Parts: sequence; structure tokens; C-alpha cells
Amino acid sequence: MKNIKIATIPGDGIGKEVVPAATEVLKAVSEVHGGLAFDFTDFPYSCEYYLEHGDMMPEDGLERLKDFDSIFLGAVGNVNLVPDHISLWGLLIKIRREFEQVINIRPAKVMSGVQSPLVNPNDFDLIVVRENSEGEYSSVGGRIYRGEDEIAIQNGIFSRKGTERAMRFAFELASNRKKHVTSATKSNGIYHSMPFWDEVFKDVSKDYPDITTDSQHIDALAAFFVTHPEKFDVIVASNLFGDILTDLGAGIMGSVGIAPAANINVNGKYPSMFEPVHGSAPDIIGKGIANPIGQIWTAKMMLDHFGEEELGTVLLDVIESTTHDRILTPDIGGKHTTREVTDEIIKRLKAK
Ligand SMILES: NC(=O)C1=CN([C@@H]2O[C@H](COP(=O)(O)OP(=O)(O)OC[C@H]3O[C@@H](n4cnc5c(N)ncnc54)[C@H](O)[C@@H]3O)[C@@H](O)[C@H]2O)C=CC1
Ligand SMILES: CC(=O)C(=O)O
Ligand SMILES: [K+]
Ligand SMILES: [Mn+2]
Repeated sequence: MKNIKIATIPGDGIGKEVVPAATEVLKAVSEVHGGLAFDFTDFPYSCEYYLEHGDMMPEDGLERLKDFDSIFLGAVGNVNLVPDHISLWGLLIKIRREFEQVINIRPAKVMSGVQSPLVNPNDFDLIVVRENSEGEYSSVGGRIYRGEDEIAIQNGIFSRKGTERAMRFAFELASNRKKHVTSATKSNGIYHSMPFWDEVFKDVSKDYPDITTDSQHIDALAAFFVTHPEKFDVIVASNLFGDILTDLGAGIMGSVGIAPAANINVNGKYPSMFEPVHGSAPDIIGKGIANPIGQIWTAKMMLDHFGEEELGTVLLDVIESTTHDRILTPDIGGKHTTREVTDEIIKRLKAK
């Protein structure tokens, strides 16, 4: 029996609704498989935890998480309780950084039965490789003066190591796909970091002569995501550009509620973390209508990560069969609840 130890952190808002749903699905996956067991341990780290303890997680929080095989997180953020930059940096971004989850991979594709907001979208299937440890997500800078003379300085951090690492990851991924990598840049407007980004991209691409490349400014790239998403395969982007592009990727799929993501530790020193693209969705908390597919598809990425690709494919096929049959939550045009979609996925999995 293969036993996988998973730390679950539902976090805030609908994270508390979709993580339990996806955990139930994983339990069904384990039943179907027979030789695979998941051992879940739940951690209450959240904005409510902050109010009680003055921090998003205990001082030894990372110590408690580090020996798990992976972390399965929902979302972090409740601005009614804690400012976002405090809660996200105290939990989500802290784990990404301290556990050296330097790559964030986020696929987007046409899902059967889910109406894209694009009129007659061509069949797209792309994946964004987002640098996940530095870039524009930075705590370097400061604020001086108050009022009229106030100044805020925010520095972006682009190391050769980090930039190259994300790009190599993208090229490796592309070699098993359509052998094309697009670089998201903005070297016409950002004076230092983006010309540097372009140079590193050029250098790295020399090591992959069988992979074709192109480079697009992020503004144009955003427009192409809407007009011709089918033209893309692997896109490598900085932390913020990747963040924005993947909500856009989710948008053209039909909803941010179905988009999955994986924060990958590439050196094997710490667990990777699996959490969907979306946030805590404060506008729909407690209504029972959060789309669980983003979190469940994220569970599929976790299965892939553990070498269970066959099972991962079964799970994605089951997800897509339910959307195909229009068992949909309201965000993608249906009337079904989180519970109903989850139950349907579990039922179909068990029938496999
Ligand atoms: N990785 C994380 O933990 C993230 C956390 N956040 C945090 O979440 C909070 C809300 O952020 P927003 O910018 O509003 O982004 P959001 O992704 O939470 O919500 C944007 C819109 O998408 C909808 N939506 C999101 N997930 C959905 C789902 N599963 N099913 C149906 N509809 C869904 C929401 O109802 C809302 O209308 C903030 O505190 C923010 O900082 C935001 C993004 C990522
Ligand atoms: C915070 C956020 O939206 C992200 O890192 O994806
Ligand atoms: K999330
Ligand atoms: Mn985001």
C-alpha cells in the first residue's frame, strides 16, 4: 500500500467548502485504486486563526508542515479580519517561499460543457509556468512621509538563478508537449528587469534547439489570450504576469472556479503545495455554490505529482464528463451546488 501524507489547509472563505469536497473525492480515488491511501491532517491556519493567535500560523508552523508529502490548500484572505498583504504573506506566500516552491504551474483548456465567454473559441490547451519565488511579489521597498508628500517604493527582484530556473522548467515541459515556449515580457516599459528577462530567455533557449520560441509583451499577450488562445502551448512568466495571465486563462475557460494550480518544490527538500487559482470568494461564502472543480482538478495535479498520472487522467475525465452532462455550479451557468457536483464526481469515479 502506497501511503501519502497530506497536510490540508482549507484557509479562508470558500477554501473551507472546496477543500473538504476535494478531500472526499481523493478518498474515493483511493477506494477505486486499492493500493493508494491518503492520510489527511487538517490545519486551521486562516484569518480566524490570526485573530485568535496574532499570527497566520504558529511559530513552528513550517516545522509542522515540512514532513508531509504535500500540502493541499484552499485559499487565504478575509479583508474583514486581516489586511490581505498580512494574511497572504503570513501563510500562502510564506509557504511558497520557505518551502522553495519556486514554480507555479497552471493549465487552462476548453472544458466540455463549459461555455467559454469567447464566442466560438478554438480548442485551446495551454499551461503557464509562473516564477513563484521572487519577481514583482516582493517585500523589498518602503514608504516614507505621509499625506501629500507620501512616497511608496516597491522593488521587483529578478535573480538569474530564479529566472533561469523558471525558464528551464518551461522548456522541459514544452519538450513533452508541442515544443514551443512563449515568454511573457514587458521590456518596452520596464527598464531593468524585463530586458534582463529577455536576455536570460535567449540564453536558455540556446540549450533547447528543438524548441521554438516567441516573446510577447504582456499587454499584447493578454489580448492574444482572448483572440487566439489556441496559438499558445507553454508560456513562461514572472510572478505577477503569471498571476494575471492565469486568472485570464481561467476566465476564458469559463470561470476562475475551475482553474487548478501546483506550487512545485523542485529540489525535493520540502513538500510541494497544491491550491487552485482562485481566492476565498467572499461574495459567495456559505451559499453552498462554490465550484469545487478548481480544487478537485488541483487534486489531479497532486496525483500526477506523485506519479499517479493514469489515475489523474481518470479523475480529469470524470470531472469533464460531469461538466459535459451539465452538472454545473452557477459560476459556469448551472444551478447545481458544491455538494451535488462533488457527489456526482464521486459517484462517477466509483463506477469506473
Ligand atoms: N491563492 C490564494 O489563496 C488567493 C487568495 N486571494 C484572496 O481571496 C480574497 C478574494 O479575492 P478576489 O480577488 O475576489 O478573488 P477570488 O478568486 O476569490 O474571486 C473572484 C471572483 O471569482 C469567484 N470565484 C472564485 N472562486 C470561485 C469558485 N470556486 N466557484 C465560484 N466562483 C468563484 C468569486 O465569487 C468572485 O466573484 C482576497 O482576500 C484575496 O487576497 C485571491 C487570489 C488567490
Ligand atoms: C495571491 C494570488 O492571487 C496568487 O498568488 O495567485
Ligand atoms: K488558492
Ligand atoms: Mn492569483
